[in-house]
Amino acid sequence: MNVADVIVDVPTMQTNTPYSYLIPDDLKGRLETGMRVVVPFGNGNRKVEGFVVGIGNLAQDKTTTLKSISSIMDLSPVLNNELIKLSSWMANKTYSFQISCLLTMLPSVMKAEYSSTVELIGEIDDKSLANRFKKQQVIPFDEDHFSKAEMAKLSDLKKRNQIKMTYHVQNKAKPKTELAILNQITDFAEVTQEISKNATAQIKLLKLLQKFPDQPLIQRKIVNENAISISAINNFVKKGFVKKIRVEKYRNPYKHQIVLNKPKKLNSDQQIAVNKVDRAIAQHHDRVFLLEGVTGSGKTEVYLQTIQHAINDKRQALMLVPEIALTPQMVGRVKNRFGSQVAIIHSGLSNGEKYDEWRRINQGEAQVVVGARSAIFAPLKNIGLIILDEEHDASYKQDDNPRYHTRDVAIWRAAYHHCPVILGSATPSLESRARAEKGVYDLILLPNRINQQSLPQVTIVDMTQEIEKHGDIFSTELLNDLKQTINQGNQVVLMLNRRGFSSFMLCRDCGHVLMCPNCDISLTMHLDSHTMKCHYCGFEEAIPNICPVCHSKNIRYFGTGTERAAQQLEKLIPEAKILRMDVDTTKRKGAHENILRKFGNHEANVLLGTQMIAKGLDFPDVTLVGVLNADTGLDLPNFRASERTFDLLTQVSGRAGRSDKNGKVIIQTFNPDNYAIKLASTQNYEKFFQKEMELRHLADYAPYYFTIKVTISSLSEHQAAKEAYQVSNYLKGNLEKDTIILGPTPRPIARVKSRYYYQIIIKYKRDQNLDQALKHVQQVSQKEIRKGLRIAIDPEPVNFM
Ligand SMILES: Nc1ncnc2c1ncn2[C@@H]1O[C@H](COP(=O)(O)OP(=O)(O)OP(=O)(O)O)[C@@H](O)[C@H]1O
Ligand SMILES: [Zn+2]
Ligand SMILES: [Zn+2]
Repeated sequence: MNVADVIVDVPTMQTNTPYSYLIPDDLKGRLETGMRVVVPFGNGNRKVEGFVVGIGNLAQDKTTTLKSISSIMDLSPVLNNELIKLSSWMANKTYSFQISCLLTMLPSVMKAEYSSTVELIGEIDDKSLANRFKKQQVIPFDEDHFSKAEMAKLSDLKKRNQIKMTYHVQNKAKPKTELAILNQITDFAEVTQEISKNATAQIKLLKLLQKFPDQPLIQRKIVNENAISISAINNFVKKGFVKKIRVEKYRNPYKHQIVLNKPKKLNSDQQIAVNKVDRAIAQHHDRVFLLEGVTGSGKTEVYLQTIQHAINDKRQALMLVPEIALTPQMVGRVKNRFGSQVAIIHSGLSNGEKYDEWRRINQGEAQVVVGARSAIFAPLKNIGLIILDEEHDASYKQDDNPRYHTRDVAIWRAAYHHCPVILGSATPSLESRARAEKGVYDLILLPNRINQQSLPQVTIVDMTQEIEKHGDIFSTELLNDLKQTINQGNQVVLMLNRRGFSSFMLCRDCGHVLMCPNCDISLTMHLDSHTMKCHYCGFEEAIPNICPVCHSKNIRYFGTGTERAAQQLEKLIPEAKILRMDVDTTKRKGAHENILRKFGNHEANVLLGTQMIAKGLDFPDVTLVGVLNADTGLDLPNFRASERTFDLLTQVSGRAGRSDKNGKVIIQTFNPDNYAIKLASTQNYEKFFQKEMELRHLADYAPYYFTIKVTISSLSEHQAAKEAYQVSNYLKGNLEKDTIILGPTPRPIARVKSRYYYQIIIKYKRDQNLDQALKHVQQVSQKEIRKGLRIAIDPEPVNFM
């Protein structure tokens, strides 16, 4: 065991072939696959990070030219064999580099620039090491502080759990702390004598201390909740009754919510679904189930009960949910069932919290993991069930390197662990549904809502007839229903669809539209900051009063933001109490949760938001759902535009009438005859599926064809175009005749952050040459990076902008 295979991180010279490095004597027997190491690279012997993906033997004469590993970055592996295998499969499948796959699997705290420290947690024999830790309890783990021999010893100690290693992120904020007091009184009777009967605050404080003599009490809480003054506290400090200390603030954002909740008695459709999945769990069968259940049919309960079976079987469960559906409500439902066995990974957590959760999972302390896309890489070691809720959701596809689809990774991991997968949705992706049709997946239906509640009644309002009557946002019908619903004490969910080019500043005299100087996209107005912003590059400028081209004052904003909609609604219906939910109001940590809690408590009767509110919400008193503009997604240059619109409208409609009250939905549109809108209004997924499949067949799109997008970009438009033609000529010359190659064409948004983008679309059914040709393009792309060219290969793209 003298040689390690290492995948190195060299951005401009990537390759999927590992480099061999000699294992220095002090690391022999200690180095393990899955650890990160520092190795010299290239002629200058620059130090780079790498992952050990294999350890083996080479004959002496073969190793003379090899360089040695410089040092280790971890004392135990950070990736197990499964994840290393997965990274290699993923790199191959997504035409990316294995290093980017490996890095994607780790929490960002381990990706960022970081340092690590070691600390002794046991007695050790080694005197000199022990002495060093006596002088300095926590020591940075690097070559400046330890010799190689010492580092090797530390790695042995780590195996025997005598060392604690901690990773630190540079510039990371320190854990938050706050003031608390700690009781110092031993004889309460004596102290009670001492205090004057009139000092009520002091008496209160004393009673509080007597009740909790051994735990720190948060000063802020004492003051706010017990109405005890700071001066009373300070008085106690002076007398030595209490001591002030600082305590760490709560790290677990959901802890306080746990109220254990028992499994519900299943209805017969749910029972059938659970039985099928259970059998696969018990038989260790890597079957893929497509759970197609209308909104409010109780899919979540099916997930929870099958997860329970995996746990009973001494295995673990992984549940994926789209980021915006990962609401506190959803998290609460899982936590309330499985308590502290659950780990949550989502973007609302701080890097530190994410790292904590990852570590808990890695150490086998979590049996259930719930999270958005990246949670698919959770280092669970014995998976018994994987669930993808809302499996059709576009956020499951990563738009950046490595461009993987979570569904594919889920199915790969399930095959590895011999366990089933549930793909759940009210509106499955056409790809998944077509696979179920063919018998590749097992289709399970939940055709009815819980309690035989009917699906909400949907009305389509033709906005071409309505415009300018009440401003331009609310139709008469929606306004009437809004008033009625509010007066009945029920609640309303209003969705403003923000997809597409729906808003811009336009000069009515010369037609000038205010554009971003760096991107080919119009600027959007933000009232909170009084600026025009670019959503692609962050450019920002003051809202203009006159047209920058013709200096006319006739410059006006077109389009609707949630702010403007809320303002108009307040004017039209003064009794509407509105909560707004969009990117602006949910930026702050916990804001999302706050808005939903207030809505749940009836502190407002209208929840007005963007697509964010379409998924996963389960509020019993919502009886009306309004879609203010159903159209904005329809005309996007994307063959999935109708599917997305259908999904979104079906999902949001499903928020109405979920408990024992009937629901109603109003969809406002300028395209009342569009088939996606019409079929969504009857929630007729089956019919939509057939119709859309016909259209895809005619146009040679998924699921009949596979699609690959190749994007070429550069700061120079000429260079991007030239390279795009070269790539497309190469592909045309090397791919099979049946394969369709579209382009190159400038991307719909041709310029972003000053880079020009060209794209080529490849459509194919089977092409033996494809893999090799694209691998060639991938290698070329590495050479061109130095010239400022970038080539991205995106299999099954979801975004064409
Ligand atoms: N067997 C059952 N008995 C009683 N109530 C149930 C049962 N199963 C689910 N419910 C309740 O019915 C409501 C709807 O269920 P759930 O949210 O799981 O549906 P869903 O199919 O996931 O919906 P959506 O796709 O719209 O998010 C929830 O409030 C849930 O607690
Ligand atoms: Zn003008
Ligand atoms: Zn921009």
